[in-house]
Amino acid sequence: MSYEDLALHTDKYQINMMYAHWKNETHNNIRVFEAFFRKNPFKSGYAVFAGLERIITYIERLRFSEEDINYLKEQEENYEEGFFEELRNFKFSGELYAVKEGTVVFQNEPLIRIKARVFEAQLIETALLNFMNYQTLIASKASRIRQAAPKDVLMEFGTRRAQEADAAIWGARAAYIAGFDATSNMRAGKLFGIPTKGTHAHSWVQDHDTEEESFERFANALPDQSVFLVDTYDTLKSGVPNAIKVGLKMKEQGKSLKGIRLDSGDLAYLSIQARKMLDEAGLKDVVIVASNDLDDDVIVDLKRQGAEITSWGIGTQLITAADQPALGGVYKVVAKYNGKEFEPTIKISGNVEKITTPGYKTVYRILNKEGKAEADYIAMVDEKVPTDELKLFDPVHTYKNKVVKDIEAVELQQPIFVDGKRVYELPSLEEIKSYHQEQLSLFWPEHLRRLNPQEYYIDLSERVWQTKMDLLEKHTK
Ligand SMILES: Nc1ncnc2c1ncn2[C@@H]1O[C@H](COP(=O)(O)OP(=O)(O)OP(=O)(O)O)[C@@H](O)[C@H]1O
Ligand SMILES: O=P(O)(O)OC[C@H]1O[C@H](OP(=O)(O)OP(=O)(O)O)[C@H](O)[C@@H]1O
Ligand SMILES: O=C(O)c1cccnc1
Ligand SMILES: [Mg+2]
Repeated sequence: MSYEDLALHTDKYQINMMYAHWKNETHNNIRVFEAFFRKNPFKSGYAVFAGLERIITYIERLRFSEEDINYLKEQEENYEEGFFEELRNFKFSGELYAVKEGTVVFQNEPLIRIKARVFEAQLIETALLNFMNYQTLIASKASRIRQAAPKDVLMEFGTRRAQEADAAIWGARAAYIAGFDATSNMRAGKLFGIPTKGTHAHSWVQDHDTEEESFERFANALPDQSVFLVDTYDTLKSGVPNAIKVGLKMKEQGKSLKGIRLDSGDLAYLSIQARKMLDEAGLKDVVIVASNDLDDDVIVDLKRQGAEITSWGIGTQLITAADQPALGGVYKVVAKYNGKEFEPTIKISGNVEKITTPGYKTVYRILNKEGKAEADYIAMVDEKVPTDELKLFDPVHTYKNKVVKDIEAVELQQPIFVDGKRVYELPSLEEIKSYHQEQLSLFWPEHLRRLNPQEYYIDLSERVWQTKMDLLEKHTK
């Protein structure tokens, strides 16, 4: 089985439902599903959408091999041959709309919409959520780290701690989209064109008789990448003085020491002292890099303490999203085609937050005259959004409302597949990264701040709201 052969990268219940639909001859029924998450991660006011590129390539390549089919045969003797024939001919033939990677997104708004034969829509749920949940989570975490250090260099160092190889590379990509500058993972660099950066480890220092010799030899080999790790023995008594000695020698030779890296101890104190020592030696351009279990909270605190660090290597906390290891994105059916029209469908739950919003819908970002985002607005696909005057109301406390005038309604979901054909051209990673920056500029800082952000409104059109109320009433009578 080749690595990218992902047809069976799905939960068994999807295959069971596919079979049961086929057996009941309902497998060609058209359904509309939506993917969304219910709570912004990390107590942030927003998330950064990522994962679409992987979803697109997954769907384009989605075929069942004979090996896959043989495996399924072994698993369940009730499966009939006609089902396997159906799988042999399988390819995605539906419609998929999604927000672009790098979009600033919010809880409870539809991010991906699939209209397809239920046979197809069920199969892809698991993989689609797998990609969206992880990559959106890491991009959102990276965005918090970027906020903690708005002007500094951010390097993703997580591979050794990542939950396996896919997480390392797709996480590196997600971090880059949301504002990181580089990754240490060379494969992510090669695959996605992310700039790569690296220093050296303690082992390099330990491999030489003296620390000074290790720095000197490293500088001779790689003068343009000379960042010396100074904490192997004693940062201020040995590491920094040795780095200065070698840095001055390099200067005489017309080369320049790029930086030093601190990887233990009190990073505030050590960086302040090291900065003084470097400056006094005339090495003002030498950058201080820090690493060691860093996180956005730690970075904010180090800055408060006056740390002289302008470059950060961040591994474990970012790549494992340690403070929230999963984004709870879900995939829910919202409409059924009855041969004539799409009938909205609802999932009721005792937990009010889990009640779905029914209907074949899309989502708009409502921009005011100044180009700032006022709210996101969920409407049925065939609704027109009035741009001269639009009434927005809180879907729970409907008496809370406001009228916005002369707005622009930007549809966030783009057509990606139509009738099974890709109609979306994949943007370059640089385009995604700069689109993300534009996205951030649409919002007032109140919604973006790391601590206790002001909630951004996700509103429903009157028609969507009424549809939800009608179905709620119908099913709870
Ligand atoms: N001045 C500081 N204020 C707040 N947090 C800091 C400060 N300096 C370092 N830290 C953070 O505190 C934690 C210290 O972790 P730990 O005690 O494991 O490291 P260490 O003993 O310094 O180094 P190591 O065990 O890697 O040799 C790290 O997450 C580090 O980033
Ligand atoms: O701390 P992270 O954010 O995950 O960043 C990556 C870490 O990986 C490296 O060393 P490693 O942790 O492997 O060894 P060390 O703890 O002995 O430095 C590096 O020195 C960082 O400390
Ligand atoms: O380049 C580095 O310093 C680096 C890379 C990965 C993990 N730790 C450190
Ligand atoms: Mg460490």
